[in-house]
Amino acid sequence: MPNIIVKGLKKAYGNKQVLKGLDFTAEQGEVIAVIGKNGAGKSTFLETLMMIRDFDEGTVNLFGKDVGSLGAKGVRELKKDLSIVLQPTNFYKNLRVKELLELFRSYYGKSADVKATIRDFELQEHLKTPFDKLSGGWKQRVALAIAFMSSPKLVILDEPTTGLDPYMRDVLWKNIIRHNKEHNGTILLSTHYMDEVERYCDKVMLIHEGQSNVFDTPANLLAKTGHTSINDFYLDRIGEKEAVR
Ligand SMILES: Nc1ncnc2c1ncn2[C@@H]1O[C@H](COP(=O)(O)OP(=O)(O)OP(=O)(O)O)[C@@H](O)[C@H]1O
Repeated sequence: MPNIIVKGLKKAYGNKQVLKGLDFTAEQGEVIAVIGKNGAGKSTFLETLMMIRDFDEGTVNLFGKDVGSLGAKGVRELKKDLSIVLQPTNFYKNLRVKELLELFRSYYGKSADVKATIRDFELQEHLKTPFDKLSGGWKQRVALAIAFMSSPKLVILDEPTTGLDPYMRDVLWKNIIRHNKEHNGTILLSTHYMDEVERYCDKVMLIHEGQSNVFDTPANLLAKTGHTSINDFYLDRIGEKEAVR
């Protein structure tokens, strides 16, 4: 049974139809990139899966449960298997990193292991640093560490590496991949970095003009479409449709 099954998902803001019937499936163990232009609807889609955004039509099934027919209690239960990382710039800014980890451990319960998280994400050097004194890359690293600390079945990351230098992006990606291998969860993230999609992801979802196109692997996508890079594929897809408008 896939962890996520989405069928015919539609969402409008006022009279602006953003999602026009998306279909999507995610299996356990997969790392999936969601790509698309600014304003294509990536965050809207991810927020729907996070159960923090209502949708108009279609079905969203998470871990075998139909989100649309769950009550508040059911949603609360389902959220226990899910971790999300939004842009962490205003994240409990006066707390030190160690205090933040302890705080989240108290929410997550006994199974969350602060020591293992510090070790896995190599956080030792900044344990005493207040969150708002960290660099952007370190903020993302701490946010990821917190998201993974509860060993979630599904992790949803909205642009986790935006604005980071290539070294820090690589460090974060290695953490994401290693953790997911160990826990066999599903990771879904939006990104504008096509090199990351090619290098680290198992599957690609392109959202364009309210519709989705899902490719099973970046390598198969390139073989099928004949492009030499995901960047070329992306520019071609986005450009082609714009040219016929
Ligand atoms: N709460 C809202 N009310 C009205 N319009 C919204 C709302 N949230 C998003 N939108 C609009 O819906 C469209 C899709 O937005 P969304 O943030 O999902 O796109 P995105 O693909 O994540 O964009 P980006 O790459 O720029 O982050 C945009 O045109 C945006 O302006």
